Amino acid sequence: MTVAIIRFGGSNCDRDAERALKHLGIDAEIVWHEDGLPEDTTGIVLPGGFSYGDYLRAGAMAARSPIMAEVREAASDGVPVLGVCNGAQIGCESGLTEGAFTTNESARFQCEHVYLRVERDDTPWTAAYEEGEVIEVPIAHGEGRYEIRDERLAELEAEDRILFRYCDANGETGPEVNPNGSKHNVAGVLGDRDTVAVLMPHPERATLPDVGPTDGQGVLRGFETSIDA
Ligand SMILES: NC(=O)CC[C@H](N)C(=O)O
Repeated sequence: MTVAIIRFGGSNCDRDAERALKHLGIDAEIVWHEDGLPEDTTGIVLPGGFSYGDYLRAGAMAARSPIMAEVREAASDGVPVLGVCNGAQIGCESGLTEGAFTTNESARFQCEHVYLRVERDDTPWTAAYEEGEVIEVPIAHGEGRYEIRDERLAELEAEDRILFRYCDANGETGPEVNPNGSKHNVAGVLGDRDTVAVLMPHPERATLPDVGPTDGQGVLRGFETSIDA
């Protein structure tokens, strides 16, 4: 079982993801996007960074790399796919997930720790938590404000496809605990299947005990789920 971490020009969290996954005993390898998906791929990470300098829109160019057609096909076969930060932007730009991550309300790059409320505990990415649990993970982005048409957001909410929301330490959400102005405090969403998820915060940076909180480990443990799930 090998998780492919796809490196685009300008990815910069690929090695963080590799180290975090290996720390959890999950086999992972960095794959240059032009090389295509390896045969034995059992999971895919779209890592954070600034692919193609965030020109045009963050994630827009990486989403058009030919490997993304392979990623979409693997995702529809049930291979778990996790997009983190720039990877979340690439996920939305490539149609793996709905909505868009756009310029923070502050119009600034924000690098801080945030609290997230786990909205579901029955997905591979959140099975390690309880529904309503609050976890602490870092954010580091300039374009993390989740945006989507109100009607479509209502549908996604009705379909239970919101995975994480920004909240305070007690799990309360609202505008005062919304670091980037995301609609309804959305920090992470699911794709068509629960095996596809994107989120702006960085679980891979909250995994190694030597560098701070380890609340992100549970998200990465989603790759331990069988692809038949
Ligand atoms: N850490 C990241 O992946 C950065 C994401 C993105 N390039 C942004 O600033 O919004």
